Amino acid sequence: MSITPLTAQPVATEFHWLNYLTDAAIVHLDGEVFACNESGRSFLSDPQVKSKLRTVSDVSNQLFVSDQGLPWMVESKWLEQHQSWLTQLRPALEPNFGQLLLENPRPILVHDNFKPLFANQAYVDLFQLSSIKQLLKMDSIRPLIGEEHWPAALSNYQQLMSDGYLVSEPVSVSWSCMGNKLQTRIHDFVVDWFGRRVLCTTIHDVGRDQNTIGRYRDMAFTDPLTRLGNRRRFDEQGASDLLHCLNRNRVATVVVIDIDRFKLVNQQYGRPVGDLVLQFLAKLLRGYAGEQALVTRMKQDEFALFFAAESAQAGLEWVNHLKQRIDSSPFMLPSGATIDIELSIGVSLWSGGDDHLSGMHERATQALVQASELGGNQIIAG
Ligand SMILES: Nc1nc2c(ncn2[C@@H]2O[C@H](COP(=O)(O)OP(=O)(O)OP(=O)(O)O)[C@@H](O)[C@H]2O)c(=O)[nH]1
Repeated sequence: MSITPLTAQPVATEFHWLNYLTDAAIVHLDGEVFACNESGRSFLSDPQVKSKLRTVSDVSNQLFVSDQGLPWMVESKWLEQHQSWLTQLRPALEPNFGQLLLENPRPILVHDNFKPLFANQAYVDLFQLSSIKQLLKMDSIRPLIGEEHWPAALSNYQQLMSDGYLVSEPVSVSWSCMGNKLQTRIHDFVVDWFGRRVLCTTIHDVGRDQNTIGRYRDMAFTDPLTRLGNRRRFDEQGASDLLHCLNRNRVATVVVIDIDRFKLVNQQYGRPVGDLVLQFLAKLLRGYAGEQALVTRMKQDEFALFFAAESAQAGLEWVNHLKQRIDSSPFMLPSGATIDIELSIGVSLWSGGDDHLSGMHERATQALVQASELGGNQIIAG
């Protein structure tokens, strides 16, 4: 393959890299072509390509139909160092391209004055239509847009069509359609669709992305076995709860709990039963704490709670009652036999000054170790 210099200017020799591009490639400015690769050369006899090159004034991505009737994707980018445009053409009907559009995860619609001409499955799914065929039968997508958004959509359409091929404007809209609310970002651009100037709309379903992020965030902060928050939740939410608590002049209290001889439960009854015991205790803790305390599983058989007490004494009483509740709630095996859950508990109260959550957690853990070393089944306040 060789480069075809189209002017006598030496600049053409700088474009040897065009040979490495698999698409047809043309370098040009204001309709003047500097160079192209072998496959790009065949396009230059097509008057449509020439007129298209003259309209390039921004990064573009459009479809056009050549004089042989074949659709092509056109992409242009500004080459800073050469002060010229590089336009690449890729056959839109190359194997799998149509499939690619159809299966693109982002909803795509092509419409002529709101009469749908093409849509992919993602578009149909977004609007909960039964099929692409059903959509293409519609005279107008106006019902999908919704009456409150119709004036904006119409004026956007008119502006795009009058501003030419290369206008592309992201619009953030909240759609209400088929009874469900959609938070979407819309990207409209004009395309040449089999000889017609029409609009192509791609939709970014922002709401779905936010849901996904929310789901991952929940997973990152949740212990999968007990569904309690994990250590990350304790550190993050505990720190903000602590601030809130201090602002209200309450006594910040951290409680660290460890099941005594939990290893034996696993050994004696098997690990699945150990799991059930952890879930059982998690449920008891959550049930007792209600909205009053943050309850988390920190690791293994260790749990941590944070809450705001009216006073130091009230805080300690709250922990005492919690232990009594658990002492009187043995875990019951399917056989009817029971396992008594004994707990070692360490408590720390905010000590004033520059005390902080990790310091409180550290002191509560030391108190817990002490409780455990003294034989367990007791509360020590550090
Ligand atoms: N079933 C179950 N066991 C776990 C899980 N995570 C950790 N463990 C077990 O929990 C035990 C925790 O160890 P320790 O706290 O040292 O055991 P312990 O018998 O409670 O010791 P003391 O606290 O000193 O009474 C280990 O045997 C771990 O294998 C879990 O998700 N499920």
